[in-house]
Amino acid sequence: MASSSSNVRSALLFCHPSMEGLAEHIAKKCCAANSETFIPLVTPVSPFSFAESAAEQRRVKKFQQVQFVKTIQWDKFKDGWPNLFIDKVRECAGRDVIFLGSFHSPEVVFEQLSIIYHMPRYLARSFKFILPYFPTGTMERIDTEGQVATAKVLAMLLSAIPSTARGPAQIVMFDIHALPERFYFSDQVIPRLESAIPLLVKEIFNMPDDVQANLSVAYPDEGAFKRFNHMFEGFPSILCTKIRDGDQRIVSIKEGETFGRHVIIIDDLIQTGGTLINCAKVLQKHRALSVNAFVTHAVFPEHSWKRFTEGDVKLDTFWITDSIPHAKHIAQHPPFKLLSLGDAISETLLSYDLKE
Ligand SMILES: O=P(O)(O)OC[C@H]1O[C@H](OP(=O)(O)OP(=O)(O)O)[C@H](O)[C@@H]1O
Repeated sequence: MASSSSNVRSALLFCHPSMEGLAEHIAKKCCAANSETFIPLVTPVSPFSFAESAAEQRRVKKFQQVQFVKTIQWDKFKDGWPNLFIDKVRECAGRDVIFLGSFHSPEVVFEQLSIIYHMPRYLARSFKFILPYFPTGTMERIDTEGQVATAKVLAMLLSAIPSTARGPAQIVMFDIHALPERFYFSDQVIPRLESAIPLLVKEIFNMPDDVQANLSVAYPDEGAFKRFNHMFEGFPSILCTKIRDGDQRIVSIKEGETFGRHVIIIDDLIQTGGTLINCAKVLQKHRALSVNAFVTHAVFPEHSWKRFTEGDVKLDTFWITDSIPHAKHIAQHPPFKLLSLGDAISETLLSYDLKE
């Protein structure tokens, strides 16, 4: 017989200061679910599997609380190197410990590695590192001898997270650029690859029937098609090809109907915006009824998001997630709309707990 939540020790959720808003969201969501509640048993991967899993939801009793704690002091020495202190670190002993991080710039990586290498050593029962955006993801392959696959280097650094009493640390990442990157990690850790696509699917289900009936999903290149096409089975697809020529991205339609269709372009991430802008332009030229976009990771270096608010191309809606902290600010400007990963992460945490 399970004990009541009052005598179960909660999981501790720490975070990098840049992720505090998201951490609060996750803790609230997990606590709200911490009673008899419905949660999907399977992370949905397509509109249809989502519908199925929603139908298959069953009543489960939750015993796990997630407590958001802000006890890390993130100071710096005068030379710029981190001066870190985890207050009451002994409370990690015997607890499930979660750290929500963000590697949105190289300057914040070392301080977070220092924390996540330490936490398991303080006798955490289990350790999960939630890293929504795996930043070096597009530098994962070598075309020419001499290129450095920095995705591999970052995976090696993360693979050094120590194990806990319950086994290897888990690293939770969303929409990694290429699935083979999971094999860049050593067996010392368990990479868990999640997707933000179910958040978009929920949006689609809330659209008017006439829009849903005329909806097509466009992929700006073969990479996006391979990664996401199976998640949108049942929707007509438009496959584009992309040629990179220096700073130029030349996008053309390879197959699929555009005339009179409401189109959502899907990609894992956006940097300069060149891929998406050229894809949107070609769809508009081929008389799509409306053109929208979704990317999980709104990287947008050098304020390149302004290309979508100041006229390079006009999209109806551009959904982004908060995998990168500045997305919350960007989403205040139409056509951007934020789909927070908070719900997806809390569901992920709760379903892990069910399986443990
Ligand atoms: O906003 P941009 O500057 O255009 O960059 C974003 C694009 O870069 C990445 O793909 P990549 O070109 O590496 O191709 P791949 O998906 O085939 O690996 C990513 O998947 C986007 O499509």
